[in-house]
Amino acid sequence: MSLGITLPSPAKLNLFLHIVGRRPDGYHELQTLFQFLDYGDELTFTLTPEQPGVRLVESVPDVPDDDNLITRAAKALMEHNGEELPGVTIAITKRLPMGGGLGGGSSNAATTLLGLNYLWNLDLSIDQLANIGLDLGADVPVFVRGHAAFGEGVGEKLTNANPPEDWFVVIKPACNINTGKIFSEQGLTRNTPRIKIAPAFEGDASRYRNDCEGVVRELYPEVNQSLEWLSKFGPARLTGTGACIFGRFPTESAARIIWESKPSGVTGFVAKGVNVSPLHTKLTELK
Ligand SMILES: C[C@](O)(CO)[C@H](O)COP(=O)(O)OP(=O)(O)OC[C@H]1O[C@@H](n2ccc(N)nc2=O)[C@H](O)[C@@H]1O
Ligand SMILES: Nc1ncnc2c1ncn2[C@@H]1O[C@H](COP(=O)(O)OP(=O)(O)OP(=O)(O)O)[C@@H](O)[C@H]1O
Repeated sequence: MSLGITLPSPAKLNLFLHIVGRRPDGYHELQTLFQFLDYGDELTFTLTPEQPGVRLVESVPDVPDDDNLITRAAKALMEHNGEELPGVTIAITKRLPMGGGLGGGSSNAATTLLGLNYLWNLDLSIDQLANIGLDLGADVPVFVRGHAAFGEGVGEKLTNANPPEDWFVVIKPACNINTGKIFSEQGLTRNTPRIKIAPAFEGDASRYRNDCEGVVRELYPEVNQSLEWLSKFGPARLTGTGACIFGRFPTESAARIIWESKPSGVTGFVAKGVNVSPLHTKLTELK
């Protein structure tokens, strides 16, 4: 039995995000296109058969360990299993900004579900893991399934998609945005007509928009400024409820040229869009 494993926990982009309605429980119904980036956090799981329970090597700033989505995912798996499982220590290399709209916490939860399913030999199906994941957050199922997808409902009804695997300049404006705050804004567009897209969407997502962008630009001048700068070079969009924004380029060199020309003080990264999650690519190599 393997005692340790290091796995990627990639970012996602919402290539577009439409809000098409509201459920009776107040949650917003979305239509969105998810794609992964070949950039993200990394988690290392080490089984500790002599020491039961789940431990994090280091805490994530401002997140109590018991609230951390990594701990919650590991405990959800233990509960689902019912029987005692070996203890585990989990180390996190955090690269994704929190509250960035890149889904870092949700991705960490999905990597934990798949990583521990593998290490603990639980043999749970992807459907079972996606169901456990949905209780942890609306973005967890797409990370569990590991394929770029058109998402509906709150993002849990997923249809595989194949948008072009472009290069992205991702900028993190100097503000953190709380998802709940944006969804509770009065001025938010909530009635975008539903679109029908071809199965396995392969087209250009930039003809669609992110409905959160208007209120986020108004509330956060830093995001507005970054969008103004990046959109000089092509379509630029917000991901999720922000704060990160992205611009799409056909090649790495085109993306890097723009990245190098960024105004001083701007932070972010360049990464490739990928339709198969790096987590799944790594797990396939291990099998
Ligand atoms: C914006 C996205 O990242 C797009 O992929 C996701 O929809 C975010 O979904 P999530 O991770 O479940 O978001 P959370 O941070 O847990 O949501 C915080 C709060 O935002 C509101 N919320 C969230 C998602 C949604 N579809 N409708 C909502 O109204 C709810 O009040 C929720 O309590
Ligand atoms: N392992 C974790 N990594 C990051 N955030 C976590 C983690 N566990 C819990 N959280 C909490 O989840 C919140 C959202 O974090 P996350 O990085 O997923 O934001 P996000 O990129 O804006 O996500 P989304 O795209 O879903 O809105 C954080 O502010 C933090 O309080």
